[in-house]
Amino acid sequence: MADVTLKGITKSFGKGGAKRAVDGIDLAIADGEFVVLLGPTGAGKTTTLRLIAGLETPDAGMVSIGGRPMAGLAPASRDVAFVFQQYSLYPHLTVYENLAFPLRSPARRMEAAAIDARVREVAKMVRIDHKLENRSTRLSGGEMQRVAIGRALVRRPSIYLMDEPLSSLDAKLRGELRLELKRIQKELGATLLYVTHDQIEAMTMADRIGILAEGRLVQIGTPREIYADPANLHVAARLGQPHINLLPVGLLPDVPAPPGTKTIGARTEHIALAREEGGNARVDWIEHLGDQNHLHIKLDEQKLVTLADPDMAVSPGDRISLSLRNPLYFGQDGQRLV
Ligand SMILES: Nc1ncnc2c1ncn2[C@@H]1O[C@H](COP(=O)(O)OP(=O)(O)OP(=O)(O)O)[C@@H](O)[C@H]1O
Repeated sequence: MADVTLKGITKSFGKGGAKRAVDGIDLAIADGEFVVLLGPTGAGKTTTLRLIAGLETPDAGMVSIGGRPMAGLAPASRDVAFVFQQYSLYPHLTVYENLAFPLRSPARRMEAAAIDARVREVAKMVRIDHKLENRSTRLSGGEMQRVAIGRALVRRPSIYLMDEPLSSLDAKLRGELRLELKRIQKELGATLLYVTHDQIEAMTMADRIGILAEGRLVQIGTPREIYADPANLHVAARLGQPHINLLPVGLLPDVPAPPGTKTIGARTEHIALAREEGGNARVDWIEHLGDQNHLHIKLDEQKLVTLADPDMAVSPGDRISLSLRNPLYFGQDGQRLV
């Protein structure tokens, strides 16, 4: 595996480069690191992966892999393995043949016995070894995606690039594969750049999360740093369930907001509640999600959502007192004030 560096990578599309998809991204991924790029639709995540893979050419900036500049190198010469969102398997081939395919290129000159050993090893890793002789069309969606991931893993490239590989799966399977992928990455010591708009995937798998917005890398850090110490409103709003509450300064009179504060960000852990006749807020409704309950609160005309404390017995219409403990403060421009 290898480290990967992007320096000032920029890419535009459209007439006269009207649409800047990736805008001056600097990113250094260490050997063996799992980096997740998180961002909404159109943020430039896929384009960033494609630029590393050599499927797109940057307008400016450079990509290097293992210290080697990649400019002018075709995808096949870059030593990367790409897993796409949709399992792109060869339908007429068995699982075994699909897994063996990347190893059979004449340039590799790999012995048949070595190919066989590697295919079986990876099939075990992605838990598809019981279906090696099945046609790939005779598999469930989750199994197909395991094979697609396995087909990348049979190779030992410098970096694995994965573009929302779990997004087409149902929630349960996604949860399982998420854990497995993390386990496999650790086992292999693989360098992995993974793109998603699913915050849970980012939080659970990443060594570091990079937040992308409108082609820019807005912040990069450990999941904990990105969650607890967001650089701006955009980053704060990407993580946390329920979403962070964004309150106008002045809504609560005695919050020690620093000068210049425009918005206060309050997550569940920043909100203290108690049942109280004559309290400043009112329970609007309680949303039961099974594993957690969301408490919808109204404070004047402002709506807030927080996780309900299971020990706090409240019903819609109850008055409660609401105060904030060490919330996050943001200025006029949306940047965090500390
Ligand atoms: N080949 C292309 N031609 C024209 N515009 C493109 C092309 N590829 C990407 N774009 C535009 O560049 C921007 C970034 O696209 P990109 O696919 O990288 O976003 P993304 O973050 O991966 O989004 P998603 O989560 O929807 O996959 C979008 O506005 C997209 O429409």
